[in-house]
Amino acid sequence: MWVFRVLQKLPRSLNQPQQQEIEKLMQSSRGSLKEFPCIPYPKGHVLEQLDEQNKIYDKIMLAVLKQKGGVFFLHGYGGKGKTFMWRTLASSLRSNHEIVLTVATSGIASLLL
Ligand SMILES: Nc1ncnc2c1ncn2[C@@H]1O[C@H](COP(=O)(O)OP(=O)(O)OP(=O)(O)O)[C@@H](O)[C@H]1O
Repeated sequence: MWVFRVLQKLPRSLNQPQQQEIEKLMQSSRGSLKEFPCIPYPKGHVLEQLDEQNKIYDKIMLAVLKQKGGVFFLHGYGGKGKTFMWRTLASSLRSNHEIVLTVATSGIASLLL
């Protein structure tokens, strides 16, 4: 695989921002540096994603619980956690006895929610 050959040639002394950037590129094509033990995995990458998800969660929950309403559009590369976010929000609200109706533009997409 050409990606593996390229990664093996990279210096082991990549700095954090370089590792983060490579991880983002890898994730955009459903890969991850985790598959390549020869390259250090960027520290804090998962925490950064969790922090971002926490902010989204708080923002949407606040709008719902304060009955402010709103339209929210989550976008990001594949595997970034968009579906996870919607499912988490729906579960959280349902556990508080709220009614959540999920709709999607296709039957296949609706199965994911
Ligand atoms: N905070 C999290 N904690 C644990 N697992 C998570 C978290 N966020 C995402 N994941 C996991 O990461 C994987 C990818 O997430 P998800 O399917 O939500 O991405 P997506 O952005 O909807 O991808 P796609 O655009 O390809 O549909 C899933 O297995 C999901 O369970």
